[in-house]
Parts: sequence; structure tokens; C-alpha cells
Amino acid sequence: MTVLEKGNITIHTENIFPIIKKSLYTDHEIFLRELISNAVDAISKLKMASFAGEVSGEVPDPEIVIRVDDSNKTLSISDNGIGMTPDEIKKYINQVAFSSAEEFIQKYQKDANDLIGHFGLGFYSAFMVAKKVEIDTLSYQPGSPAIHWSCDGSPEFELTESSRTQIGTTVTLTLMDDEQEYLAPERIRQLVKTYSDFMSVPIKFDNEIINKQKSPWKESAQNLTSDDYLEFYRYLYPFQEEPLLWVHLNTDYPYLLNGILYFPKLRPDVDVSQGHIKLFCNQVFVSDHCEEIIPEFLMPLRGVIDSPDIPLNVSRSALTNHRTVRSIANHIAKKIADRLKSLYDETPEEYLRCWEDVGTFVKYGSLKDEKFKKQVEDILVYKTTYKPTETTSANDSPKIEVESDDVWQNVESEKQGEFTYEKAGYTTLKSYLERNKERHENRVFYCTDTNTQATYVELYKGQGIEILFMDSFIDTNYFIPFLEREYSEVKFSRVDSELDKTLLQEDKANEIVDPTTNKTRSEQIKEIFELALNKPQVNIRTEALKSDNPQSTPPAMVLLPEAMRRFREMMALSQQQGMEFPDDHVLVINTTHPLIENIYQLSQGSIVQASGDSPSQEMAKMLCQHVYDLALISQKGLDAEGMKSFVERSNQVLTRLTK
Ligand SMILES: Nc1ncnc2c1ncn2[C@@H]1O[C@H](COP(=O)(O)OP(=O)(O)OP(=O)(O)O)[C@@H](O)[C@H]1O
Repeated sequence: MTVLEKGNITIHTENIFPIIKKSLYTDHEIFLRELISNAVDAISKLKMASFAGEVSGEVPDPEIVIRVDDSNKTLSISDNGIGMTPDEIKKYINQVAFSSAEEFIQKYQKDANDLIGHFGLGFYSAFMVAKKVEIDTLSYQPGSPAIHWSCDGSPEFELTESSRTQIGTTVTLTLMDDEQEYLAPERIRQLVKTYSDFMSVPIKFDNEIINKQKSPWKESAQNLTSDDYLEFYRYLYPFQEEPLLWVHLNTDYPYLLNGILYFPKLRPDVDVSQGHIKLFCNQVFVSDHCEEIIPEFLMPLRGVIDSPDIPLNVSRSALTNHRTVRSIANHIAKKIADRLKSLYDETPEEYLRCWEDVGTFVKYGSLKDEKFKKQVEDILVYKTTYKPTETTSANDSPKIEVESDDVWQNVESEKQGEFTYEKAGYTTLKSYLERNKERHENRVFYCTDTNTQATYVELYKGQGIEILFMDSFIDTNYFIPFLEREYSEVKFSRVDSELDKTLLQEDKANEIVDPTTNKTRSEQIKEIFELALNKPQVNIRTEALKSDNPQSTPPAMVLLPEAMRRFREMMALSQQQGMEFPDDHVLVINTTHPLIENIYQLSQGSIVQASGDSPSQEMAKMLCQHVYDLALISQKGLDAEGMKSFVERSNQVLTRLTK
């Protein structure tokens, strides 16, 4: 073997090797990604040279071959790309590669592990795992000799002749003793799959192609079917539920950006604060964590973004404020909004199918991002009790289907005739306000829980008042206050917070019935309840509920005034607890209900016993407590103590009634 040249690699820091080996990155494994990327570059350079007519003879089918030699503890990566002349080796490897490595190390030594991509070290990263690196190469340039370059980790290299006859390059690493894991076939396969799966050149190992090669996000959306998108999703996230919809990003100005983002179904067990989007740079995998690039509210999205314009060697904290990155984040949010808007306009059924999950993104996005909010504000929909009849338009006065007890209507069953959001039981806030402006202008009645608020919903429905269902965590804790800030004249009232005047009639019990005390019947009823319950914190009020059939209205209702309830909910949220049901609630006694009238009559019983109350007064007292318990039950249920006394009292009342 003739030694052509011996020399020193042009670097200025003598101890650069130990730095590289020991402390630069914790994830040494990226060396394989770097070497494969160089091989792919070399192959595309040969292709370009061939297009330019610079290559004599056939250009072989591109391939990269990885080989392991267990006995020599070597791992090699071969390509049939452009190869290198001796001069190029000197220029690119000895000077450029090493000097840029030096610069890189000096710049990033401190926070290298904070970098998003650990890019830029290139060929030199081989020294993180190898005690000796050899390059065997033959350039495509006619007459160029094949050469062999070797370096044992000292700043010295050796160039010798090589017997290589095939154009291309083989890089052989003799692995360090503590880096032998990279000889294991499974480890190699796993690394190729992680980092280089979508490189467009086939990568062979053990006579098998081990990378996927095709990167759908680089294709034009027209060339992909829904099945292609779904198949790609399954490939990226095996065993996961199908995504709801996806957005294909394809921009080349002012930055290059490709990607496919999927909306997953939001499962309660999915940690939405953790990013799942994979970041690529020219099809090379960079990171599973691109939280700095994606707007926070889109974090639960999945899929791929690929942009060579995202700087990968700045620290994560610097990324967030980087101009291009900010502009990419805005672009992604806009594309997502565009996709949702076209879905809303063009395929309402599809939009509603996804709404429950997508709605959370959209609401959260509106809270977080002013621009996004502006884009989506007209496509926010809410479930409603409103049901248009075939002849009415969406903005007619509400026709509420009183009979149906299934307020969560099934979208699928609403398919006759032209599909509208209203027919499917959904509405926008704008339509709601418009439809109801005559009856209750700028007031939105809403329900957050169909079970506990069923009595109240029935009462409103009975009077033809439209109710929106805002039942998600984000609705109750953030979105309603947000909407009130946005539309300052609009107020939201939960169905159990107050009884709207449209539900009430003039209280006939207001006439004075006791000339000696000047008390009205209502005042007496209130007193009867106050005495019977003996709960000073409960604010007892009498009202006359409107109804054609008083029997069908509740005799009493528990109300939680909106502001007080919200304040308590906020407190509970900040202490990460559920809200305790407040003792200081309102109890409304419905004076039109026959039961209340009967209790009133009973309590007027005049036979006074030694103990004080007459049997009929005792009975009236028990019935008052019972009415209150029933009102509590239909609001929040009873606790253990409450249930015990309710059952005991029920038995007493029944016994007395059957005497
Ligand atoms: N397999 C190869 N075939 C041909 N030339 C190669 C090969 N590997 C490296 N080179 C040459 O060596 C140069 C330096 O490689 P290195 O990986 O250090 O940096 P780079 O690829 O230019 O940049 P990056 O930092 O993005 O990796 C390359 O630009 C290329 O000219």
C-alpha cells in the first residue's frame, strides 16, 4: 500500500476529539443519520451531474448499503453516489468538514443537548462512536484515482491508494469498545427507521431494503387519496384510532414547508400538552418534539412537518422567537383554519362528525390566538334545543320540540332534505342571538349537564325558550367568560342560575291574606319554608311559574346565581378540586304548584298540641323539607346524610298518609 499523504487535519483545538466523543451529544446515535444523509446527497449530486451530461456511461440505480463485520467490529455505509477525488477529500473532509466541526463545537459545546436537531456536525459525528474512520472512494470524474482515507481519532489522517473500482463512497467505522451496540442488526434497523425512513434512496441491510423511502408529505395533495393519508397515519402511529381529518401543507415561499397534520380523536387519556408531531428536515427525521414551532393550541395534532428553513442549531428557547419559525407557526394555524372553514361550508355533516373533538381545538385556539379566533369565529357551533320545522328558516322564532327527551340529537338521523346545522341540532351564536332577540335580547341560556339540569331544561323548553348545550370543560371554565368579553353586550345564564321573566307569571299569591300582619300569601309560604327548613343560608324566594298545567312544573327549584357559581368554580379550579355545592343557594318555591298550595293549607291547621305544632303543621313541615330535598335531588343529588334523612322522612310521611 502506497501512502500518498500524511498530514494533520486542519483544526486548531488539539483536544477536539475527546470533546466530540464524550460531551457533545448524549445521543451518539445520530452519527448514522449524518452518514446516510451524506450518502443520499452524494447520490443526488451524481444524478444532477448525469442530467447535466457530465457523467459518461450509465448511472446505476441508487442504493445505500449498510454492512456489519462482527469480527472486526466495523460498521460501513456504502453509496453509489458521486464519490470524491483526492483533492475533494482534502478540501471537504480535512478542511471543511473538520473546521466546520470545530466551529460547531465551540459554538454549541455548552448547550448542545438543548439543540432541537443536532445538525451540522455531519461526517465528523462518526468520531462519537468510532475509534477509527476510513473512507474508501472513487469519484465519477474520469481519471480520478480511487483513494483510501483513514483517521484514528487523533488529528492525523492518512491517504493511501485504493483498489476500488465502483464509483461511490464507503465509510467504515471501527467502533469504540463502549459503542458496540451499533453492530446489532435490530439497533441499525431501528435507527434507520427512526431517522432515515423517508429518505428517497433505498437503504439495504442484510440484503433487504429497510426504509420506506416514500414521503407522502412531499407529494402533491392531488396525487393522494384518503386511503393514502390514512395509511400514512397508521404507519406513523400504529394501533391508534383513525384521525378525524387532515391538512396537507405545501408552501415554497417565503420558506419551504411541507407536511401533513392530522386531527386525532381526543381521548381523555391523551396528554394534550405533549407534542406528537414529527419534525423533519429534507425527509431526515429531526425530532419528536417541535413544541416551539407549532402553536400551542395545535399541540394535540399529529403528523409531520418538514422544512429546511427551520433553524436546527439554535437552542429551543431561541427557536420560539425566531422570525421564520413564528411565521411558519402562523401559517400552520391559518391553514388549519382554512381547512376547517371549507369543511364547515362544503361538508357540514363531516364537520359535525368531527366537531366534538375539533371544537376543543378551535375553542382553545380562539382563546390563545387572536388571528385564529377571527378566522374561526363564524364556524363555532353549539348544540341547541332549537328544531326548525321544514318550512321555517334558521332565523325564525324557535320551535322547540317539547316532547323529545333526547336533547342530544343524533346527527345521523337528520339527513332528510337539505342538511343544515339547525336541522342537525346545532347553531352558531350569531343565529341564536338573531333568532331570540325579540324574546331575550343578548341573553344566552345554556346547560352544562343534561342530567342534573334536566328539570330546568324542561321548564325552558316548555316555554319555547332555546337553550344551548355547552358541556365541555373548556366551555364552562374558559369559553363562556371569553365569549362574554368578546361580545360585551351578550350575557350567558345557566338554566339553573336564575328564572328568566319569560318563565314567570304574575304571582297571584301576592294579595294580602292576613289583615293583622299585612302579610301576603307568598310571604306566609316563604315563612313556612324558612321555619321548616331552618337553614338561614338558603335564600328562599317565591315565584309563580308559568304553565298550562301547574302540575307539570316543579314545586320548588334550587338556583345557583351565575356570578356566585362561576366564582366558586374558578376557586375550585385554581385549587384543582371539584366545586363543592354551596350552602348559600337560592330556593324558589313555585306558588302555582298544587303541592305548595296544599302545604300552605295544611300549615294553617289550628289544633295546637302540647309540643307546639298540630299534626297537620308537623306534616306540612315534613313536606316542606321533602320539597326542598326533591329540588336538591334534581339539581345535584343528596349526600349520604341528606339521603338518610330523606329516606327516614319518606317513611314517616308514607306511614302518616296510610294511617
Ligand atoms: N458519502 C459521500 N460521498 C461524497 N462526498 C461526501 C460523502 N460524505 C461527505 N462528503 C463530502 O464531504 C463534505 C463534508 O461532509 P459533512 O457531512 O461534514 O458536511 P455537509 O454534508 O456538507 O453538511 P452537513 O453539516 O449538513 O452534514 C460534504 O459536503 C461532501 O462534499
